[in-house]
Amino acid sequence: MTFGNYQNEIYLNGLGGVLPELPMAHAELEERARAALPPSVWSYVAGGAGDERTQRANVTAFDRWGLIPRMFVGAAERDLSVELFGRIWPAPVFLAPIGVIGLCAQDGHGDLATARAAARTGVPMVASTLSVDPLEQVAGELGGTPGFFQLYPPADRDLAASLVDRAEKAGYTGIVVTLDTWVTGWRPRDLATANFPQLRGHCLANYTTDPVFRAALARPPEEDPQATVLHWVQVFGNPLTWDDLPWLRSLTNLPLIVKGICHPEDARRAKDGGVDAIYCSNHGGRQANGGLPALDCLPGVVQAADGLPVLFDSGVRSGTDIVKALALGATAVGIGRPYAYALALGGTDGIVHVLRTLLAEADLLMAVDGYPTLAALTPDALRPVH
Ligand SMILES: Cc1cc2nc3c(=O)[nH]c(=O)nc-3n(C[C@H](O)[C@H](O)[C@H](O)COP(=O)(O)O)c2cc1C
Ligand SMILES: CC(C)CC(=O)C(=O)O
Repeated sequence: MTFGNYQNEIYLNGLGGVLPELPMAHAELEERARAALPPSVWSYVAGGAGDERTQRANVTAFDRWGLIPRMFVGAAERDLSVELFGRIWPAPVFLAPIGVIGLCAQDGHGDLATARAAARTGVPMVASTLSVDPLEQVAGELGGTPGFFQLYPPADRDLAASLVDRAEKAGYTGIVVTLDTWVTGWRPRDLATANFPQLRGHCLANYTTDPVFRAALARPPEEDPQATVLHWVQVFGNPLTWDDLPWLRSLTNLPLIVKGICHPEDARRAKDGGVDAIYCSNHGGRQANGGLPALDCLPGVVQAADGLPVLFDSGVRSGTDIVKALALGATAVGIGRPYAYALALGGTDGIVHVLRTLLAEADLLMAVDGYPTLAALTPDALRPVH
């Protein structure tokens, strides 16, 4: 699928891949998803840490930047494609990892539905460790689209190595290690409803299919699901230190990307430790409240990354948000909650719809504002809004 160079004919012919029954704007998408999803699933997906100030600030941070239009640019041809990790991506966006996304899919198979949307659009997917569908099946739906396996590094190092090995064999093109969730943060909505889908074993397919995980159990997971969940709780989190980075690096020759980096010094050290990209994110405000909006961390991380690609997510809700994050130095921008909501409303087609609308908006903004290429989108395109 291509995402650029929309001209006035979309007003005559419409935009392919868009579902007339789904909203174009995020606010309405969110509202419709809230009404459609069971309340406990809604709380889990839409909720965040504490009173969710950081989560809200992630979104409003974009309002503090304004793009300045440039004229006489002749921006009739735009190019949104980007080369990353040796592959051409059709646009500088990707589907961020969403654990237990199966809860948002009518048939429960949200991981497969997301992979199919990635296959249809060419937009890369980062597949969560915490999936309903095993990572091999998810990879099998990706077609030629790049897939990344997101690793929650477990306390059991052999299990970590086994998961990465499986991801390599399944054809994933990179490993994203999430550092900010070795323990789940203070999430009042989930605590109030005692709603921890992971504790009900909803998303342990990658563990229950893993030979190392299975070998550590007295009885197979199919025979003793409760003991399986208890063992998972023991091994899930690993509070890594910088001393562990060489070990992580040694797990794979694939591109290694570290997710959850917000401090420039951490970006610098990760670069020195041999990672291939930095992923600036505050986990959509789900882990820590009271923090800076992720967008405010982006410029410092980009500067410290000193030429290394920087992936970004947290708070992206529109095409203009994508353009602003790119102008602030992101190499590619992750879409999170919007595609989970779209999945709830329209399955794979819903996710394609959301990607089409976000990228059409980004493309037309680049057209009318006179920034026809990603290279043209520099911090100089933006000014703070007073
Ligand atoms: C329901 C849900 C589950 C998530 N699960 C994971 C996960 O398994 N691994 C991970 O690295 N990030 C996970 N994230 C964080 C996303 O990858 C991303 O950082 C976040 O959604 C960005 O914020 P936004 O959705 O508000 O834009 C999850 C986010 C949500 C909403
Ligand atoms: C089950 C959770 C730990 C998955 C996650 O990363 C999240 O909910 O943000």
